[in-house]
Amino acid sequence: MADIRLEGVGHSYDGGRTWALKPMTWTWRDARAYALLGPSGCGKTTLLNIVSGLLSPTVGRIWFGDRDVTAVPTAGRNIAQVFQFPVLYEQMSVYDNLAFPLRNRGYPKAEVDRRVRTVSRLLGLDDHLQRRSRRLDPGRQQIVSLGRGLVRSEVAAVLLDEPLTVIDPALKWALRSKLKEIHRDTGHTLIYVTHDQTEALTFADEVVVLKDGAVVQSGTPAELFLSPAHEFVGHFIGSPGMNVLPAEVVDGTVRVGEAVIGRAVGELPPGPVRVGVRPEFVRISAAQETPGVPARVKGVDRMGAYHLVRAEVAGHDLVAKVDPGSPHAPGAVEFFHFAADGAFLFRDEVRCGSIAPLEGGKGA
Ligand SMILES: Nc1ncnc2c1ncn2[C@@H]1O[C@H](COP(=O)(O)OP(=O)(O)OP(=O)(O)O)[C@@H](O)[C@H]1O
Repeated sequence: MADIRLEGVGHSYDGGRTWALKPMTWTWRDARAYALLGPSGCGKTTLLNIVSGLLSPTVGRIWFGDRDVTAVPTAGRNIAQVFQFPVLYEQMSVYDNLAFPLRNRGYPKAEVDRRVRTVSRLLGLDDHLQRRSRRLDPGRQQIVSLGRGLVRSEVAAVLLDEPLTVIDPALKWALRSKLKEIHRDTGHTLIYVTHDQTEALTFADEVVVLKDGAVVQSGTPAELFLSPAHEFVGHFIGSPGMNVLPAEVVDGTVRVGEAVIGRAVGELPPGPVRVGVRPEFVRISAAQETPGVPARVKGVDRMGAYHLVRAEVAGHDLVAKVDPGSPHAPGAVEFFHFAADGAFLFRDEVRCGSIAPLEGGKGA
């Protein structure tokens, strides 16, 4: 279809005193699968409702391709929406529910049948097509709602607001991959709202992370994991999230306490910074090596495939993800080394630089 572009779009529910969505300029690219990820109250639903036309933004304009739809109501935007809970005609059969959006728009009968059967097969609804929707359990009713959202081919976008909330966890995995399959088949632009990182990372081509009504970073799941641009992304994505330690830039080097852990990369004036490093990029040695941060081991969580070593540096927690079987005793002081390409510097929560190995020094 076309890109969906937000131009300076923002929304306030209280006459401009606070912004639920801060004015933003943003493009949803055609045929891409997006996850809109963020904690409760960060503005996900507000943003989705602005795209669908359920909400008129306080400021800004919305474009579908070169058509300005800012004043166009939902019905005129050609959007399919799937909500958290089933929205169905309960008296109708599953088949008729799936067919409804197509018949409503005058699709030929054979095309209606073909599309209904394709979606039904992909979502595992074939055995239920003739049943009345109200006779289905809520989880299956939601799958039918999902099918209704996905059955049309020529929509401007499919907007999904936490669509798998009522679905059994075991089924969620299967449905996510079905969604991907349907996306590949139809080439819809999908915007999938969730506060669940696993859901976002396994589903989307691109994850858009929202915090306090603003996008803090967007990128592929790998980009968000390997190269967080904001401390929040480091915390919110990853399990456990990124470690953050206070540090200091002194004469072009980065110091955590007394330990010099590398050279500061970036146009960085001296002064306080925070070092962010994911547990996956922390290595532990028992003996002093340079550069290494001495930390007291507090405990070891055995997670099966890996262990999490929890330690403390000057009152701050530091976690390393290590191979099972590595010996780390609570109470011992060990040396924690940060991989240069996995550690970043932050000021005011925003990434401001990275860390390079010291000349002649060992990497992590
Ligand atoms: N109709 C409304 N009137 C007043 N404030 C609202 C309204 N809807 C949302 N808000 C406020 O706007 C902010 C963003 O809410 P929104 O529902 O968009 O967030 P969300 O990220 O979708 O949250 P959740 O995951 O809990 O649904 C919140 O502070 C919320 O309390």
